[in-house]
Amino acid sequence: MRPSIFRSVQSAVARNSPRRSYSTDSVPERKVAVLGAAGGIGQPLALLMKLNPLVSKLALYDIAGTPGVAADVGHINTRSEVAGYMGEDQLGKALEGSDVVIIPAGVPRKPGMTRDDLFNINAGIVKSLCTAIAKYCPNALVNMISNPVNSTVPIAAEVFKKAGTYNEKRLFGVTTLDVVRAKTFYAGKANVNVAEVNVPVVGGHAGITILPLFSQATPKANFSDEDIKALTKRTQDGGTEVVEAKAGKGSATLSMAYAGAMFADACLKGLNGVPDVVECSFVQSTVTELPFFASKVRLGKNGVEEVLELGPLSDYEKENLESLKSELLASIEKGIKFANQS
Ligand SMILES: NC(=O)c1ccc[n+]([C@@H]2O[C@H](COP(=O)([O-])OP(=O)(O)OC[C@H]3O[C@@H](n4cnc5c(N)ncnc54)[C@H](O)[C@@H]3O)[C@@H](O)[C@H]2O)c1
Ligand SMILES: O=C(O)C[C@H](O)C(=O)O
Repeated sequence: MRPSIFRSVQSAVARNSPRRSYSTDSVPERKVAVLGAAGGIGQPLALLMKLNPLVSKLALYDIAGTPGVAADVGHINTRSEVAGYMGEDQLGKALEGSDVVIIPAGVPRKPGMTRDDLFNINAGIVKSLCTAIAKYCPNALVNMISNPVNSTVPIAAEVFKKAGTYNEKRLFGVTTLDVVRAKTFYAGKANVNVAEVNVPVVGGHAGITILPLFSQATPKANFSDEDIKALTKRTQDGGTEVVEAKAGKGSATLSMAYAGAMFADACLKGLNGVPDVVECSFVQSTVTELPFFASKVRLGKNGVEEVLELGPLSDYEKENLESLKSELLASIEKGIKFANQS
């Protein structure tokens, strides 16, 4: 869980002086598609993926606005070729040949809403996008950002099962922003260098289902129980903190683009055979009795190589783990039911 995107960005900038050609000799060709690329997350995510030297083709798809985003991002002198795709009839072309598909398509929260309040609109969007993924790039790693992640990932799984393309190693709910927040809040409180901080965050991606494991955080800090409770609550409410601060203008976009770019970078590194790439993600799991659960995952050439166990938990974390299960299971079941009914 290192901030490798910084190194990727730095090396992309360093490598792309005007005198260099665009080819990157020893790095495999990789196509990344962003669905929802003209949105609040999509645009900065497109920028960050354009800066990633592991990407050779970047497909930017949305129902509107992608020609402008693609023209803009496409002028940046980094490795990848950029193409914009707009409207459903161009979705297949956007997806064909993709190694990684990142999905930030859908509506964001306004103050007073829960992520589950987005279900009615976003479930249908995710379902139709995943139907196209099953048809045009069934082997791609799918990075699901659209909320409610606790339900949209199970929806995607059911769509892929119906299409006969499901492989649990290739479907990821992106929970990296919870890790990013936990690291930032922990480092601030402990007054340590944030670049050296690691905090696993497990469970799901909504309210109490977000369970940061501060007992496993490194470097170690001497926090009181009250401090740990406050850090846990702030991590769980991080999304709401941004929604309220944006006062009706959406939810986290810039920090999410950063987190999404970090996670996609980890997927690409895994595909390229880089060893020991470990990130937290919401995946099909047997770590608990729930069918999907976020925990540390080792990424590799097939996507998920190993779902890691939770490790030792404090009593407080054990209690929180038990409390989150019913809400998380209900969200998972809601997604499964939707996918199979509609
Ligand atoms: N996983 C996380 O940690 C996390 C963090 C932040 C936001 N989110 C979620 O990400 C989603 C997007 O947030 P945002 O702020 O970018 O919203 P936004 O409204 O700014 O952008 C969403 C984009 O999706 C596009 N879109 C809608 N229907 C589409 C379809 N059928 N195909 C392709 N594109 C489509 C829209 O045109 C728009 O450009 C929301 O559901 C939000 O809750 C998740
Ligand atoms: O909070 C939201 O609605 C967006 C996202 O899930 C977040 O954690 O920022």
